[in-house]
Amino acid sequence: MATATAEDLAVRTDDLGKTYGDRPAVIGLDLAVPRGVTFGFLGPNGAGKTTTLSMLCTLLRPTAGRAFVGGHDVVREPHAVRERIGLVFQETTLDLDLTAREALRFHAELFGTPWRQSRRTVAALLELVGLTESQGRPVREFSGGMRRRLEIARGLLTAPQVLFLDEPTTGLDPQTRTVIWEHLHRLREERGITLFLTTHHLEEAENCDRLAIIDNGQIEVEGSPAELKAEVGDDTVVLRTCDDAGAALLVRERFGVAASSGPDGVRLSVSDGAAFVPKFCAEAGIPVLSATVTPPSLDDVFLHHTGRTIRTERGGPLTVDDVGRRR
Ligand SMILES: Nc1ncnc2c1ncn2[C@@H]1O[C@H](COP(=O)(O)OP(=O)(O)OP(=O)(O)O)[C@@H](O)[C@H]1O
Repeated sequence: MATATAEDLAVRTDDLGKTYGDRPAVIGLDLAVPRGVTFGFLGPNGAGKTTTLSMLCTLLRPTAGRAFVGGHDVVREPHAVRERIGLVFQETTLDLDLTAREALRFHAELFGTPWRQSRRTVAALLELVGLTESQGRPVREFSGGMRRRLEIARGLLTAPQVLFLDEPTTGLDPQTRTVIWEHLHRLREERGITLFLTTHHLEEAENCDRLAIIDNGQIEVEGSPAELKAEVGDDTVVLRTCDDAGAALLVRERFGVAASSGPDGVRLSVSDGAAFVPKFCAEAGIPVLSATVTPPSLDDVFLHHTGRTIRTERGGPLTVDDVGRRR
């Protein structure tokens, strides 16, 4: 059970659960998300991220526990919750025939915003997401990144306290992801709102102040990206030498560190890989052809807590390019 009161927090859940038929999708979720942070819900496909987000946005009724957004109960006070949130869906829901400005004006009207005010709001939001220049063009002509920025602007029309984003940069190329994140960071700084996003991209997760790793409907661990990586601990060192089997033996006997020799070389884990490598080179007497030191990544954190590596939609493990290896 979270200790802060629901009113102090942007999002709080107490033992929240959702079962589809007899199949549990989210189990015993306890979350306490402070106001004004970027909170990431990181997990593989089918982990329960969208189900959680849908419950928090009042689109899906929980089958167990309670959830509060901005201090309001999502089941008992759905209108109060809806007044305080914005939502950016995973799939695009834009009318492609409208211009960017028309799309926002149309939605502002749906929300009942007076015409004069809506003109000002829409202009400010287009500016915020860098679409002022393109506001008169039909959405059909927009790139994936521009469409996503427009959807983010649309999610902000009601001046929400919490903006929920379901996989905000999935399907976008790495450069476009970076641009979207520049806008999200700016949005956070300028408006101080809480961003609550789901993702299975490690690169995206690195942008969050706090992360909860979810797998099979349950939270495995929660903390800042730096805390989570520090907890996992050691650097991985891979050495290629002229005699890998002999080098592995030396690492074990002289340095007291477990090491295995495989097709990619000698692999070992130490707390400070950058200090270990020169020491090994000086003492080994075996020529070292190459050495790679890799600090723990969020994928290592995921592996550590779930025993599996997080996977992309393509079904394979994330590559270094996917991960971006940002630390
Ligand atoms: N309407 C539904 N009816 C039955 N089962 C569902 C329904 N929606 C989701 N599920 C199941 O619940 C589990 C969690 O799904 P959910 O969509 O929340 O995962 P996710 O983490 O958002 O995955 P993704 O990254 O693919 O969107 C999955 O096993 C999924 O098959």
